[in-house]
Amino acid sequence: MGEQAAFAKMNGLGNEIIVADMRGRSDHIAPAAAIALARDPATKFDQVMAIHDPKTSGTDYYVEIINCDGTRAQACGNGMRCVVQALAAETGRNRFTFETLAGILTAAEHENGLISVDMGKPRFGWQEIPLSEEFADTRRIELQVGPIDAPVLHSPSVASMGNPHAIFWVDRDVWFYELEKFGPLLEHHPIFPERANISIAEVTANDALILRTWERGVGLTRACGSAACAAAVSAARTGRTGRNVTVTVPGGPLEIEWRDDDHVIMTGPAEWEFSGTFDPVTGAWSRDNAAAPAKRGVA
Ligand SMILES: N[C@H](CCC[C@H](N)C(=O)O)C(=O)O
Repeated sequence: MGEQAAFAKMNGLGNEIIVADMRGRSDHIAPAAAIALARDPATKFDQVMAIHDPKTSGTDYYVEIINCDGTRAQACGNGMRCVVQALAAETGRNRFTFETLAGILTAAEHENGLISVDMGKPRFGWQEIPLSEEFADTRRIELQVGPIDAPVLHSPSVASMGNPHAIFWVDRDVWFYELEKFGPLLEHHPIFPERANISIAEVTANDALILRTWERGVGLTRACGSAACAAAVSAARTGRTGRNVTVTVPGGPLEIEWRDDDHVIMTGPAEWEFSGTFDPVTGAWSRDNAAAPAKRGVA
């Protein structure tokens, strides 16, 4: 049994998030605890965002990201927005600097309640994705789904936001494709030695696209923030859109700006659902009666 830790069940456009307060502790959430929480319908999550004391001077917190299968991830855009909203309500601050496996990132909550996260610079080199074989041009790699002579999907763009993404471009409704069928096959394809998040994107305007994602370590989710970033920068670098794109995921819209300094800024909402305490060793948890924390504006 471990000493109880506070948590908040939240979501970012329907991406199910648990924000866990691990500050002031030397322990970490055990994979078994994460898997137990993921199995409970009430606390079922896509990612746990564990807030730890800072590791690096100049940062406020270290954030550990755990997928519902217990694997660690380098980036989680929707989860970071939930972390910002929770910390802003607790501290009254509206700007934060975090460290994650993907590096240092900054974030801010706006007066209207929306949250912007600087997701850092995208990586496009085949070894940075990573891919298991060399591709000189990662704007489209040789990978396809379905019959050789009539592939259902082919030639994805690949990019990393600290975590690996493959974006398949389609010219029709993204719901036409059986992502639940071939998402797992592609996630585990040998070309992705660290697996990958698999998305289907339909570009609808020079500043808009629609996205569905099968997430690495999770499966289908209603939103994937880092995939929205990866899709927006891939759309821009393949000439499909400009550098400011509204990415509409099943849970709603995210605004993505690929700045001239190469940083990718993602802006969107976060939503608190309930809070409680849990055991980081076993995953046993209990709900408390806390009310929704005051948050700025109306997103
Ligand atoms: N499943 C992802 C991590 C979470 C990504 C997503 N929830 C987001 O909002 O970016 C991975 O293993 O790379």
